[in-house]
Amino acid sequence: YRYVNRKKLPPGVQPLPGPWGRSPTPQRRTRELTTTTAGIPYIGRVHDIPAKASWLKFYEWAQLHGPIYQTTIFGEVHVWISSEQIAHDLLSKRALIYSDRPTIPNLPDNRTSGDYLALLGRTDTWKRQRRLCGHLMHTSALDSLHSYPALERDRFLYLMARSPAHYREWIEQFTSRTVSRLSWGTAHPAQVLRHTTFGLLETISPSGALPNIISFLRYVPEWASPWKQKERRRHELEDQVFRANVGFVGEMRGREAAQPSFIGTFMAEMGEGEGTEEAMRVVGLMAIAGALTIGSPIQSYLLAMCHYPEWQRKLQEEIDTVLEGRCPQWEDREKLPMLRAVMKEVIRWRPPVPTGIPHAVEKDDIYNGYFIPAGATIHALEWGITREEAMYPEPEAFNPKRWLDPAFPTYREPLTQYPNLNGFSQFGFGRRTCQGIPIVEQDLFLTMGGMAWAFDILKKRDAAGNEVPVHWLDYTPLLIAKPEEFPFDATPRSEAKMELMREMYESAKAKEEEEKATAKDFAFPDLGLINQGKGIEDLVAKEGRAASIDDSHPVSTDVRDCSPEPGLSSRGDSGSEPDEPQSETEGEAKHLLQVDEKRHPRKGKKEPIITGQAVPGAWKWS
Ligand code: HEM
Repeated sequence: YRYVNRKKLPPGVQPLPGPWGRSPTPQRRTRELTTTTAGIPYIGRVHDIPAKASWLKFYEWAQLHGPIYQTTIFGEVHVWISSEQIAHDLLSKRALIYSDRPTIPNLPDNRTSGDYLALLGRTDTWKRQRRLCGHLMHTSALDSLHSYPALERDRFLYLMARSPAHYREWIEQFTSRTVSRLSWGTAHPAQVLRHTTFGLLETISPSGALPNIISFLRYVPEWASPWKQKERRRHELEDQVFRANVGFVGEMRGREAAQPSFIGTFMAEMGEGEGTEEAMRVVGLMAIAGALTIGSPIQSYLLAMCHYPEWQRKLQEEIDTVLEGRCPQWEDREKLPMLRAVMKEVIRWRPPVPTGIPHAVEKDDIYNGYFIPAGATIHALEWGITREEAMYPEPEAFNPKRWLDPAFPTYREPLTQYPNLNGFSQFGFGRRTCQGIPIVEQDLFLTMGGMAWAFDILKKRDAAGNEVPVHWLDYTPLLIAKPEEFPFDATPRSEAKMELMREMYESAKAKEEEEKATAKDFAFPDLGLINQGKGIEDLVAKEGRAASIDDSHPVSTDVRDCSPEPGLSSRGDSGSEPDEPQSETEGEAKHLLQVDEKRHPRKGKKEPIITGQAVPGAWKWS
């Protein structure tokens, strides 16, 4: 087979090297034979890929076969790139043919359905949605994201101070509440967003659902496919939530209490015409992206501070000296280069998307004499890219200095502006680069800066005074990787700071109470009830307990679990009091949703149709 294929290639062109493919030198061939097991025809080397930290294996192969190599898995060609230069050469410079997305076997209409911008193929729908996403992001970024990240950060710090052991819960609350506010002007839907979003992550991740590895399982009919059934139920719930949120924003339009949001900006410019259906999907995807990703670097920051206390001290020194005791605000960013360097280094040290989000190549291509076949899936292996010695000396060390000291190749001036996250390889390449960088930048600046201002993050000590060990590299296996739970202490740096945190929290809480009162006036559907509805059951996949989001009773260890814990609320962020008895039934929840459906008679229409009119100063539909 390989002989016949080789014959088809133009003279001088070779197939890419790779495990069980062509090894370029006899030495490498020998090394490969002694260090790895044999591949199986058609199936390839799938048995070599570990369920956890698969990126380490792909990186190991990169060291063996070079910065670009290919693997064949169940007959499909995957190309792995571990060099930023090569990723730019292909994904950016040849973007015309490298900007498609592969089909996800467990979500086979991902390229066409228009539901998830980031997973769409290179279609007109994708181009239109990407333009809209860019426009909404730009408008809000000019407004400093309406101060939502600062408001939520103030709430987050106090919760962390009171109960650092629940840090994962507080971080996920921070990211999902911030992006809920940005998307729909309210934190109300944050909890349900977390449920549906983490379900989607499982649906699309290679290690999340079997059909993503054994691709022919996608042809199993729904009645026999637990993966398809689960995804259908998750999608239905997500659909209901998005419609309810847009309905709420629609009702609030023009009222004094209406809060700014992405979807509100859309409606202000375009009205509530046909385009609203598609805008709902675009904004929904932005909310999904925000809820999924940003928690990863915030958790990795805590891990880094446990292992590198000297950098915590330096960061605290910068903040204390420059701000004279104040907690960092977004307006301080030019004055705090070390904080920006720590943010960037956390992302480099522990990439949130270590295997990258794959592109697909649409035509046969030749790169440096190597053949890349049309239809191949192209992975910019972010883990490998952040470990290039020439760019990042001693890549395994957490060293923010590489962004601040002219002796390092990554240094850039002026330090009032650099380092920043724009153009960073960890946000992708070419026409598909991440559109959420302004949100990431502000969320990370405020949370990491706030934590350095507020706490000493330290390893715990046992009764004998010995440090309790903290892992270095035990990360979750899905597409977006987060550190597995680890113990640490977050000690407030002074009584005065603790008191300030309490005041900041009270003021954020007071604002929220006002919002809740307004929302009640407009009969906002209680999305918290959906947590108990049928559709969510299958999202309760793994370990964990009740998902109360109540500030005063942190109980959740896993957002996918939504079964109410006796005596505790599971109504999510919907404004319930912690000890309020749960009397609502599933039927009542459905009733509330039906009310919402009446408000949105177009429910159920699958293919969005855009006929919006261009507005002066706004973006234009094509
Ligand atoms: C730490 C946080 C984040 C990281 C590391 C990250 C990383 C990425 C990566 C690697 C891609 C794929 C790029 C490519 O295919 O070359 C991507 C795409 C995308 N991201 Fe992010 N992202 C983050 C947060 C966000 C947020 C908060 C939003 C909210 C709007 C967002 C919106 C998007 C969108 C819309 C795309 C798809 C672009 C397209 O396919 O055309 N991301 N992101």
